[in-house]
Amino acid sequence: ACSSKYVLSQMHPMWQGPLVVPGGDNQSPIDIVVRKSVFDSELKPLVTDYDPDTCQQIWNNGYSFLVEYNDTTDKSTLKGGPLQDTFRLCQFHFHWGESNVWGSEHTVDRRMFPAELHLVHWNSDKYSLFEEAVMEDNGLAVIGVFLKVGKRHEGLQKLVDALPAIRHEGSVVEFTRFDPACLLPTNTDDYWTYHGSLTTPPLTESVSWIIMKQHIEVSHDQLAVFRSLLFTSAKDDVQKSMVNNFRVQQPLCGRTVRSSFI
Ligand SMILES: CC#CCNS(=O)(=O)c1cc(S(N)(=O)=O)ccc1C(=O)O
Ligand SMILES: [Zn+2]
Repeated sequence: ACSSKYVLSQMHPMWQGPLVVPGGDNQSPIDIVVRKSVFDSELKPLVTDYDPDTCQQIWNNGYSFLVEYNDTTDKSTLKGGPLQDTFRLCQFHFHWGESNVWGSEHTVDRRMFPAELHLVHWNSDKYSLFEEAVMEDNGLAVIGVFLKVGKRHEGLQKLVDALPAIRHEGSVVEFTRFDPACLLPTNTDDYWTYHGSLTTPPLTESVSWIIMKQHIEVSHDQLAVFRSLLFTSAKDDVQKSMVNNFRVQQPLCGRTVRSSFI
């Protein structure tokens, strides 16, 4: 085996970034230790109300692919759950591995999933722009959904079919009339919630995380198309496949993970 100094980092440069933000004790992602989570009967069911007409584009930002929504009005919103305010959907994206063994950012009793969906929302009762909310306490709410390999996900296929057009970093294509509710599990009443951060720069501790207990299933072939994306742009002479775009897990630092179910 070659010595460590010759092992090229397979990680994308982004992941050589700060592993733990200096002074950050509310960082994400974390391992959810089920037996240490605390049932909170005050937690309400999630209320999502997404308008597919607000779906605008899909693009490769060099670390994941994002489906972006028009968030200039309260047409696609998240309420309820642990939240006191109305949050607007601005985008969703995924994290995945090079194999089906790992890829999710959060884990449940150390169990890794091959991928994880994040639906990013910002508090439109308190702030007027996403960029403001990102920097503030209680500014963002992100729903996390674990993906497992199994049967083909019909709703996901429209998105999978758009990926070859955005293989390289920086590519964008129009993407309309996609209802992200089709990516939620049938049961959205059971979730864990905790206060954490973005898992990419600026890593701000502005996120109410809502992690679904029930996963969704996608086929092996659908997930393989995620891995056909590239971190690199068309002009780069070395192409790097977009895999393992998850952040290392962060210390809980005494935080409590609450559950909406017993
Ligand atoms: C300023 C700023 C910012 C962060 N943007 S994001 O919240 O959409 C986001 C959030 C997350 S995550 N994994 O924290 O939900 C990942 C990636 C992104 C992104 O821009 O690409
Ligand atoms: Zn994410």
